Amino acid sequence: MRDALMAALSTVNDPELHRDLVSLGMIEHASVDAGVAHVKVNLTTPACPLKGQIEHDVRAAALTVPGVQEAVITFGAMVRPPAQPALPGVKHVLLVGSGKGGVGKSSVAVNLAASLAMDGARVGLLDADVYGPSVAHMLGQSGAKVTANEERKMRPLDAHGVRFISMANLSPAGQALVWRGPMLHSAIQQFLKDAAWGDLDYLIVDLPPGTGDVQLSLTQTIQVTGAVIVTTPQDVALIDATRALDMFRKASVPVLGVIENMSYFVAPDTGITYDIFGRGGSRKLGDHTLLGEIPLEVSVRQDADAGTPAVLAHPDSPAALALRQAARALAGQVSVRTLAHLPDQLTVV
Ligand SMILES: Nc1ncnc2c1ncn2[C@@H]1O[C@H](COP(=O)(O)OP(=O)(O)OP(=O)(O)O)[C@@H](O)[C@H]1O
Repeated sequence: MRDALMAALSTVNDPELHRDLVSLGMIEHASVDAGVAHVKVNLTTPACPLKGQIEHDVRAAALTVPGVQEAVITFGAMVRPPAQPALPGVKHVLLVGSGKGGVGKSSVAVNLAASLAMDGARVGLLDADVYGPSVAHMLGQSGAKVTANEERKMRPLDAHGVRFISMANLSPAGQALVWRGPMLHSAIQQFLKDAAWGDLDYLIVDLPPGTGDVQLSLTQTIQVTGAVIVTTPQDVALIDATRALDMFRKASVPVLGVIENMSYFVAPDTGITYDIFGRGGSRKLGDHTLLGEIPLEVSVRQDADAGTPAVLAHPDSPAALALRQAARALAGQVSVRTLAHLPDQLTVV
């Protein structure tokens, strides 16, 4: 009967990868016991955006097998590394960039990291916004100092399930950085290669705004899986976002999607929606996956200032829900990129 179950499961496609779960090697266990099918699906990311649909489709397929009256579906997850992992132990490096400053890039990066960690992924966050490092503050750790381990590697700090390093935890508070290109290049190299990141599924890098030395340095130093562009929907931000997109294209960094931040505002007293910056404007950037539209919400700013990402502090707020959805959509895009060039048949149980 197990063969019949596997045959039924081989008709179920992963909705994003457009390949069946059996040939993708995603069926970790399949058995039938006293009319009950037990199926364990090994997802390509714990933050799978389509888990609900996969569960529905697997159950429906299992119930078509003669003699199966019930189906118990369980899930595991393992983020598949690319052919060439970015750093030892680090599967995917994801850059978060913006053209213009102040569009909420750091807020989005922090919430993406916290969100992926909440879903069970191992996540690091590198604050490469060396001129205006805000990650440590947004994670409630501006006073913490990075120390070295016994191998003289930087030991990342830990907050809300995210391992992170920020320049703010290395330089005395309130001091401006006056580094030039080569020094920045070597600082970024050190953050990446001389830090004990450990095993990570995703290392998210909060880039400085714009298209300068740090961005170039990063794309030249390591093999990154892709980049996310954060923008607000108004034209002045979009003009700069176009430049950032062009920079990634020239550096051969795939753009995994766009996040439209401050997309709209819902007045808490009246419930009326205001498209302050012109919701949907990011579609003008062309044919890129829109990972999310994040509303402008007071709690996002308050939570950042209080040191707890909104996805944790106000998980049911519309902005937090949109950020969690965006993080899952991003994880989905990473899986699609990684598994796009699969051999015909992977390991099957
Ligand atoms: N969706 C949102 N709702 C309300 N406030 C937000 C939202 N997104 C960001 N903010 C606030 O806007 C300000 C700028 O955000 P943030 O520092 O994340 O932007 P940035 O693009 O990283 O800026 P910089 O270019 O300086 O690095 C912060 O005060 C932040 O709390």
